[in-house]
Amino acid sequence: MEKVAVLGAGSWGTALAMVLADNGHEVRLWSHRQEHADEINATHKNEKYLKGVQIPESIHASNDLSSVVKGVKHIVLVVPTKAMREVCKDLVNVMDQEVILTHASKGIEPETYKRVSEVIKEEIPDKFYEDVVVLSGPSHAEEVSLRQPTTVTVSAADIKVAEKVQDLFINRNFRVYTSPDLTGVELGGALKNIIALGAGISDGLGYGDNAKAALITRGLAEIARLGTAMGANPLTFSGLTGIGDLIVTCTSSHSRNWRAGNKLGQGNDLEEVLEQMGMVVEGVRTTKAAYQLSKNQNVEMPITSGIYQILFEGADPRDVVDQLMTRIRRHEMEDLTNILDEQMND
Ligand SMILES: NC(=O)C1=CN([C@@H]2O[C@H](COP(=O)(O)OP(=O)(O)OC[C@H]3O[C@@H](n4cnc5c(N)ncnc54)[C@H](O)[C@@H]3O)[C@@H](O)[C@H]2O)C=CC1
Ligand SMILES: O=C(CO)COP(=O)(O)O
Repeated sequence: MEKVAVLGAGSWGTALAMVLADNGHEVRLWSHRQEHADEINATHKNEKYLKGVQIPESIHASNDLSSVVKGVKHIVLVVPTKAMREVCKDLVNVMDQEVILTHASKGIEPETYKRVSEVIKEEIPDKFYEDVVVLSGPSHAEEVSLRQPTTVTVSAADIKVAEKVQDLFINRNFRVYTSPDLTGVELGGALKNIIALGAGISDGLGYGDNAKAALITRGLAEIARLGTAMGANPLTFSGLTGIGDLIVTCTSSHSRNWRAGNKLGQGNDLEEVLEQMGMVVEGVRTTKAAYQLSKNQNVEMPITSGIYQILFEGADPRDVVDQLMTRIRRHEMEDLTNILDEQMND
């Protein structure tokens, strides 16, 4: 059994800590707020982020980063993407041993267009880690914390290290696969949040299942297009971290991205929606990053571009839908067949 530090005591950090505790590991859960750590230790609940869930008493929460990471073999980073750099900077100051660093966050930094593993590697010298691993896939914290069947994928540059993380997390409720495609796994998890915002907007406008299916499949096409241009394997997007996570996020009211989109579709203002949510809505900042990346990479992403216009340029969602529906007519598989042709000719 291992000593594991989970950094980030929101819904996902807490649910992952529970999986690890179920597997018999010694789990320390770090919250950046002292009163939050105290509440978890006193009540064995985390009511704001995981309502009604009983947290195993073996999980110890703390606000002291230094004591949380002391002597651990694994550190699991689960803070919102916008806090990742800052948390890594603090982490470097208290690390004195080599660990395996896993992150389970789903975003892209809008200022740098970096994936989360790239942010971590920039901030933490490599003498402190065996490798950086990502854990991603269709996994609502609410269901994981109820021990309902869930499947995820872990990926790292060194697949042997990914396998160690697979061993750490896997159990009969939480099945963990491995993948060698770090870029594809991270991009799938981050970019699906944009499409989930779109699915929420569509539902908020009163559109039906046909519109949602269109968003999921055409969303997948543009995610695969950008991902492949950035070096991912196109096949990764047909797996758990691609279509799998698109389905779970676009079709569920557990999703904060779907819920935020739904309120936007009903005519609410973005700032108000985010304030009422009180939880992270990664898709908003990732839309900014992906919109710019699509321009830099010269990749067409009409849905992302439409969501960008709604979020940041005040566009009316109905006009954006109209714009998407009246685009120049295309062959459905045009982009992917072009990419595959190019790869075969390389
Ligand atoms: N909730 C879910 O079902 C899943 C979430 N994720 C990803 O996990 C990441 C974390 O999300 P959740 O736990 O769901 O968010 P959450 O909104 O439930 O909780 C966020 C946590 O981060 C803390 N936090 C906020 N700012 C911070 C800072 N500057 N420094 C340190 N901690 C800070 C908050 O206090 C809170 O404990 C996101 O990237 C999300 O996309 C991935 C899979 C599933
Ligand atoms: O990533 C998730 C499920 O796989 C959770 O999505 P939300 O952040 O939209 O709640």
